[in-house]
Amino acid sequence: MTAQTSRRVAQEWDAADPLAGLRDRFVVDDLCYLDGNSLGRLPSATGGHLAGLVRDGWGTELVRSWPTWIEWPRRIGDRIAAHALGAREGEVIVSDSTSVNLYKLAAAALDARPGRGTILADAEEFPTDRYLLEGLAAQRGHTLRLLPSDLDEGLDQATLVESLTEDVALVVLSAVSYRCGALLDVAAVTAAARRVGALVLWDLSHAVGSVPLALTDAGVDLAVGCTYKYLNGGPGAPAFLYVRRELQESLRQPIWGWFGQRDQFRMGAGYDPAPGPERFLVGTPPVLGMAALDPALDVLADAGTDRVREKSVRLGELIIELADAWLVPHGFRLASPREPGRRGGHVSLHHPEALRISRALVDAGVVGDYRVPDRLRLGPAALYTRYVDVWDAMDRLRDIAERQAWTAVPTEPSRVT
Ligand SMILES: Cc1ncc(COP(=O)(O)O)c(C=O)c1O
Ligand SMILES: Nc1c(O)cccc1C(=O)C[C@H](N)C(=O)O
Repeated sequence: MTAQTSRRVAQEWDAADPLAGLRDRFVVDDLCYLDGNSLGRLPSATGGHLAGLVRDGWGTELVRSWPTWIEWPRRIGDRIAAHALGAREGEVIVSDSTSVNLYKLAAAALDARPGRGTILADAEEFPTDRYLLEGLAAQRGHTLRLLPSDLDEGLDQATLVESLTEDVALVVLSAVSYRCGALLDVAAVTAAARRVGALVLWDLSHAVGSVPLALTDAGVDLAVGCTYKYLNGGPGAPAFLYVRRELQESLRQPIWGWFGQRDQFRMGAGYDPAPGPERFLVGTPPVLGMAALDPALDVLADAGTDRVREKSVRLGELIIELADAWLVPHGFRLASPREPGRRGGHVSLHHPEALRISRALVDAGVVGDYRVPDRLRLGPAALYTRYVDVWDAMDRLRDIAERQAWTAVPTEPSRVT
C-alpha cells in the first residue's frame, strides 16, 4: 500500500502554490468550504465596492448614473469574455438568470432551424435546463430526446455524436455536468453538431471560472452560464449569455423588451432588435448585483484560468487519492470520472447515506453538498481553497466514516440541499 499525502505535504503544496496569495482577497475563516461550485466565496473588495456604488451612484447621482450603468451588461460581459470564456468583444452580455437566458437562446436557435423537429439533451442534465426544454418542445411541437447518461461518468461522447441526425435542430449540454463533474470536449461536440447543421447551446455554469474555455477557437455558437459559482458574483448574481458575433444578426430571442430594442430611448412604435449583443437583453439590469462581478473578476483576471485549472486538477486528485485510501473501505465509491482530463472542478462520491453524511460534515466544519440520489459533491474552488483545506475535509470525512457518525443525524428533508 502506498503512503498517502500527509497534512505536512499538503501544507508544503500551499506554500509553493502560485495562487496562494489570492486567498487573502476573499473573506475566509476556518470553514473548509468545498461548495464553490454552488456559491462562490465573497471577495474582500466586494462590500466596499457595493457600498460606494450605493452611496455615490444611487445615493447621490441617482438617475444621472444611468448613462454609465446602461453600458455595464456589455462592459462586464466583455470582461467575462476576456478573462473566462475566450470570446471576443461584443459576444457576451450579462442579463437575467441562466434559466431565462437558456430559454431565450434555445427559442432563438429553434427559430433559426425551421423544419427540424428534435432537441437533444442529457437525461441527467441540470433540472432547469430539462424543464425549459420540455416546455419549449411542448409549446412548439418539437420532440425532446433525452440521451441516457451515466450518473458517475456523464454522457458518452460517442453516443452523443451518433445521435446527431439531420432532424436535430438544437443540442443543449453542460460542459461540466452538475452532478458528477464530467467534462465534455466543447470543440469536438460543436464541430460534430455543425456537420449535421444543428446548433449547440452550452450551459457553462459549472465550467466558467474553473475550466479554461476558448469559445471563439472552439467555434461555439451559443452559451449561457451562472456567475455566482466560480465567478464569485454573489447569490443571485445575473447570468451571462454568449452568441457568436457572426450569428447575432440572424437570431431573434422571444422576449421582446425595451432593453433589446435598437435606439431604446427613441421609444419607437414597433420592436426592432438592437444590432449587437444587446438584442438579447430584456429589461432593466440589476445594477447592484451586476456590479459585484467587477471585484470578483479582478481576482480571476490576476489568477488566469490556466493556473486555476492546474490547481483545480491537483485539488481534485487529492480528494480522489484520499477517498480511495480512506473512504472506499467504508462503502464510498468515486462517482466522477477518474481521469483529470474528463473532469471539471468538482468531485462526487457515492454513498447510500450521502445526505446524512453531508449534514454530519457541516457539523464538523466542512461544507460540501448533497445531490440526489446519493452523492456527496465536493467543489474546491482554486482561487481560495488550500490543499490543507481539502486534506482536513477528507480527514474529517474519514472520521465520520469510521465512527458511522451519520447514524446520529436526522433524516428529515430540508427545502434546500
Ligand atoms: C448547470 C446549471 N444550469 C443552470 C443553473 C440554474 O441557474 P439559475 O437558477 O441561476 O437560473 C444551475 C444552478 O443552479 C446549474 O448548475
Ligand atoms: N442556485 C442555487 C440556489 O438558488 C439554491 C441552492 C443551490 C443553487 C445552486 O446553484 C445549485 C447548483 N447549480 C448545483 O449544481 O446544484
